[in-house]
Amino acid sequence: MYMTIIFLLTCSILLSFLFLLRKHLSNFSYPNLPPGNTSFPLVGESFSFLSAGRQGHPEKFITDRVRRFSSSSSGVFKTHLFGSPTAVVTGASGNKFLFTNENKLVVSWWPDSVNKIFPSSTQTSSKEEAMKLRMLLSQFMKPEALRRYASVMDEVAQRHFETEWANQDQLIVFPLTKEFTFSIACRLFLSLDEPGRVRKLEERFNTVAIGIFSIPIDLPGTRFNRAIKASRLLRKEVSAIIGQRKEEIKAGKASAEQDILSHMLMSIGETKDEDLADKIIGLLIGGHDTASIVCTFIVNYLAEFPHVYQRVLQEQKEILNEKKEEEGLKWEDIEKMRYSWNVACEVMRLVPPLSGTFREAINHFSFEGFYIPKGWKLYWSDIATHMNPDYFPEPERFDPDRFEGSGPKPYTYVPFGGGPRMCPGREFARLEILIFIHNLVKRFKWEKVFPKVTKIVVDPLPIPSKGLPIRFFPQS
Ligand code: HEM
Repeated sequence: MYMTIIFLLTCSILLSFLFLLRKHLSNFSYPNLPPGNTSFPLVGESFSFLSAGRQGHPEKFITDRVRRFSSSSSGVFKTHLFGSPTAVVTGASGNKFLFTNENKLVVSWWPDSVNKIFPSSTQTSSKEEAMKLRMLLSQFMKPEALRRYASVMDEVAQRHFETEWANQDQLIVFPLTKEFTFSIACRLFLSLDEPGRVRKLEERFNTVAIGIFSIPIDLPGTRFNRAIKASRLLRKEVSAIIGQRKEEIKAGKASAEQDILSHMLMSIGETKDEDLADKIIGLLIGGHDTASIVCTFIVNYLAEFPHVYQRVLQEQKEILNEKKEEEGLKWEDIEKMRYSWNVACEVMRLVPPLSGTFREAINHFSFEGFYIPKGWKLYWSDIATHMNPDYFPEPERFDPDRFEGSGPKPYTYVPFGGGPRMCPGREFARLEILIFIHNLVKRFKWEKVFPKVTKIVVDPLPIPSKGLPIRFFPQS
């Protein structure tokens, strides 16, 4: 009896493996595919891809293979990532090809882990849903709206630095920049301002964010499992906020300009609270994690390069000197922060918050003479482009002056992506990053506790090892 069970079990494992192997090989049976590795069924090269990021060099996964398989420093190669056959396209020509063929040859695609954590993202990644969301966001990100946010963000920044940074001589930067950008997002997206409630929400968000790009194994104790559980609680909490806001709108106690949530509720028509909650959660994650990474690495590079810090300080002091005491920042001040923005751009070149994203081929097509089958995934990488010496000589060197004058060539500098899916929150991000820099340098000087070059772990977003501890001193 036992022998029969063991025999049947072995047969079914073998058959499943053979089935997977056949499917895997058939994915790669087309003629004239790009060169590259296909590796094992299911996992493919996912572990090498993730491990390059965890070692702090996500671009190495790409540059090593381009060197091996391609005759030029930009090129295309095939691989197998997160369960799908994938073509990785690199360089300015690859970026241009994908960004200009959105919805014609390719559409946005997210790995299974994202769809399992946010079930409604299978709809939100569709062309129509993405367009709807972009339309809503474009209203919220209009120049006149951004003008209003400048003073709100400045108010949040002043409170943040007074309560979290002042009166200490040492702290860890990364959790604090997250708290700063999350407070701004809660205030402007949901009108949520109560510190205790914001902090509780942030904890759940962090658990979800860590699991989003993990290997999708739903077993107790895995990051993925924790993220699914946290996302359910989060959906409940955000749905409750939505329910309460609906009541306020009915009673005439909320306006469309108040925040993103009211704006969405008043313009989107009938939608399930849970779907809307997923959209808001997605925005809160995308809208605060990315900017907090930029703020963190600005602190890091300003500590490493005192002459850059001095130029930033000088620019910000000139703005301060034109102000009356206690007068906050205005939009016009932001426009004067040219050098500070060059610093932020150079930080995003070296440490882009999203190292790259995926597309799916909706048709068969050819790229650089190679065949890309319908259904294959495509991956573009900003970090690999930013580290290409053809576009940025001595790419490892930190030099904000690269952004002087007309700046980098088209499609070579792409921290916000490009084409129809280009980040709609980029101006919002610019505003909060510059307001962060202003409030930081006008108050403090600082040095790193570990002065060596900071090790970066990309998992899935880049974070400094140990969270970047610094010692700091009040500005004289
Ligand atoms: C420094 C900060 C930021 C960076 C580096 C960044 C980067 C990106 C990138 C690279 C994409 C394109 C993904 C793709 O092509 O597949 C993207 C999309 C997106 N970003 Fe951002 N982002 C930032 C801040 C924000 C903020 C503050 C918001 C919201 C207020 C936001 C909302 C979005 C949304 C909704 C999309 C999806 C657009 C679509 O699919 O059509 N981002 N972001």
